[in-house]
Amino acid sequence: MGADELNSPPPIPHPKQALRQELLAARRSLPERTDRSQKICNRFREAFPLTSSSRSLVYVSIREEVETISLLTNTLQAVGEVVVPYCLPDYQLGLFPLKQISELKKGAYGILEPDPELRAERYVDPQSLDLAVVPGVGFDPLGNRLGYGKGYFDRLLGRLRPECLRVALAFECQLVPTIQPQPHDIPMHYIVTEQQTLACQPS
Ligand SMILES: Nc1nc2c(c(=O)[nH]1)N(C=O)[C@@H](CNc1ccc(C(=O)N[C@@H](CCC(=O)O)C(=O)O)cc1)CN2
Ligand SMILES: Nc1ncnc2c1ncn2[C@@H]1O[C@H](COP(=O)(O)OP(=O)(O)OP(=O)(O)O)[C@@H](O)[C@H]1O
Repeated sequence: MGADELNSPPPIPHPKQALRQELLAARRSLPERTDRSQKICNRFREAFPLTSSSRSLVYVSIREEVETISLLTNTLQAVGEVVVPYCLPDYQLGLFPLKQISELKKGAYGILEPDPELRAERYVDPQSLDLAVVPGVGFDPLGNRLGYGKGYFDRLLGRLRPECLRVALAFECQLVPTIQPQPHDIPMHYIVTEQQTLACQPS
């Protein structure tokens, strides 16, 4: 061991960062994520039937997140449009009305995002959304959410109408007793897992 290591102990990670790593590891080692994702998407569709008069945002899943491809294709078939997010500078999210899955291309962080060439001609006002389906690394029963730590979704949630339903899709292993909310955090109304649909807000 060198003198530096003796004199300076390793930095203590921020509690949120430690929880994030723990939850990401739990999700990574979860078996049968595709089957579980299908269950979650089916449960979501039973609880929140789509109508052509409402506008929904659905995240496009990456890596070990609850997979949303079936939800995206089902919504496109039923309604003809589903709004998807894309990363902008300054950790903001742009919104795009997707009409076909083929309009997605690999973008920021390796996530499938709308083809940059199509973005300018189709704008979605966040205030026009009735439902937002969001991802996360962890959640508590009050609907507090822990993400990847860049604040993209926090910023978007703050721009939605308060009546827009905020629904998270998560594996059961992503639920923890408490996530300390920060002033900018906007809680989920519902969390759908492979076992339950949790109503989070006190009514
Ligand atoms: N599907 C999806 N789309 C999304 C988000 C998300 O969480 N999920 N975002 C929500 O904000 C935004 C993108 N934010 C991201 C922020 C950081 C990393 C990132 O640094 N990932 C780490 C690895 C994390 C892991 O182990 O899975 C990396 O790439 O090294 C990825 C996406 C917008 N779109
Ligand atoms: N509405 C907002 N306006 C300005 N800054 C914000 C807002 N929301 C979050 N931030 C900032 O973004 C950073 C990341 O926030 P936080 O740790 O809550 O992200 P997260 O919810 O884990 O991640 P994400 O939303 O990307 O999935 C923080 O520095 C926070 O101050």
